Amino acid sequence: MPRLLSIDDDRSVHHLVTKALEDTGVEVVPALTARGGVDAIEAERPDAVLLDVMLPDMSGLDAFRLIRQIDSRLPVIIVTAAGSSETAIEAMKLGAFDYLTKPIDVDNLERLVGHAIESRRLASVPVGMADLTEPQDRGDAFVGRCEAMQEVFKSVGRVAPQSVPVLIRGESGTGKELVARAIYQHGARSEAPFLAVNCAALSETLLESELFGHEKGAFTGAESRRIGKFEQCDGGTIFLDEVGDMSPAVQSKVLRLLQQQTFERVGGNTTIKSDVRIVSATNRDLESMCEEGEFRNDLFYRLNGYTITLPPLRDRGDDRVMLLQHFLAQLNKELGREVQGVAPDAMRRLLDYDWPGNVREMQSVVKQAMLHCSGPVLMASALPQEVTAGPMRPRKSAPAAEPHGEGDPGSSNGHVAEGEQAPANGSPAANGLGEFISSQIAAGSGDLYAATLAAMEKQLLSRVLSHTGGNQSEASRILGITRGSLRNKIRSNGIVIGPDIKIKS
Ligand SMILES: Nc1ncnc2c1ncn2[C@@H]1O[C@H](COP(=O)(O)OP(=O)(O)OP(=O)(O)O)[C@@H](O)[C@H]1O
Repeated sequence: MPRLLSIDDDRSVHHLVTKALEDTGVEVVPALTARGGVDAIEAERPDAVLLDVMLPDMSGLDAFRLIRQIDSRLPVIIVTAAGSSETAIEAMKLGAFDYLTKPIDVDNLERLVGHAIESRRLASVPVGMADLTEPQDRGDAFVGRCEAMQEVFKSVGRVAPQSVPVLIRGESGTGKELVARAIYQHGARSEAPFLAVNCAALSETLLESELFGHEKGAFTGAESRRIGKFEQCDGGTIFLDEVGDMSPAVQSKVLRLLQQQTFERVGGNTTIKSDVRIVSATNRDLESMCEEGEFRNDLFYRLNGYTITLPPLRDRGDDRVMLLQHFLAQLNKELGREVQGVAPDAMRRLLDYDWPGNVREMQSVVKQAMLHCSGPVLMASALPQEVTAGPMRPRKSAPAAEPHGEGDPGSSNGHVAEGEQAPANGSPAANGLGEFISSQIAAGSGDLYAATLAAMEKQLLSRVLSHTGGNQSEASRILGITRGSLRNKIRSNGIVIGPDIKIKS
């Protein structure tokens, strides 16, 4: 269970933080003094720290410096009284993770603590590049024995110690984030911070401010100065995910940072220097984007100091069997199950399937199937419809899980004709939510909350995208989420838009 150390001399704050996080699975460890907090870091090994700047025995900045000496990668969220953000800003410049003002807004607290713990995981959970079939006791196994994956591992080893920018390419769900973490962990900057930013998840203004920070009043809502990730991460590594989704303005600023290591905060004119290694990833065709004028050529060459390309899962031969075994073992542990293997018929279907959502989709398919099967062998009847839907579907070279542009009818990839096999697993789309829940309970689900939310999300996205004829702008408007976030959800749910804009989920 992730642990948050809360350092504050006010007991009511510990109470509030504990209450606010009680449903998130985060354990809160309280400390009433800076000294007590520093001792608790050694003893409790927390994943993140909430640090009040007004402590009885030490100034907030001194406490922060001490924490940095013990563990320079521990994410520290600074808590200040409203209107006294100067210390927080100083701490941010020194590398604090973020800051909150009192009275603490619990939604903000939950969001920031979640980000901090995820950031800790990205930077600290070791990525073991191996051909293991057993889940690792510690860290995330990066499974791969085929030639293309061995090349990937060699490339990581070769490029990690150098400080050059690396561009990681590959379809959605192929393991680009794992590669980024492995590069960081094996690199010369592994003691400095690693921060990840998903460029598709934020609007243009928010992304610019997230990366470069802003001055007070720079735009509506900019109530105080904010330190951006590039300033915070001086000396460290930044992972720019979905880098093809940056606006032209952000592209120019990132280019200048790469060329001169300098930038200005949004709305500011002080030039700031920062030495950051950039590792970026994309599943988009940046060359075509450059030709179309959507992505700067000069930035493309700068980011692309070294390229690592992950093969799609369908091209990984026997690695697919190894990954299936890996996920079975991992999920047996997670779900407390003892599924021993896969029935031949199910294996044939799993190997015939073309995995548009790649490894992430396989992980999710194995999980769904395990929730639907009760015996020790995974049967074909437990597999989701997309896997059992029949012969291999036509492939395309572009990322298969990526729907076509707005209003574009899309390719035939993934389309399932009317009258094809009914869902084998009682998906909510086919049977209604009530039946889905009942069937999951009957199947002995130990993960019903997550499974139901995931299933509902799939159905929601499918319905709305069907309604808009595949138009993502319109769909994101109806859903009230950003286009980048919708695109991510489409990918992570393995949704493919068929020729007549039917959505198969
Ligand atoms: N070779 C592998 N061995 C074990 N697990 C893997 C492997 N590749 C990917 N995974 C797992 O699959 C999931 C997706 O991987 P990851 O997030 O790195 O993909 P991605 O290419 O960054 O996806 P996206 O483009 O959607 O951001 C993660 O849970 C990751 O741990």
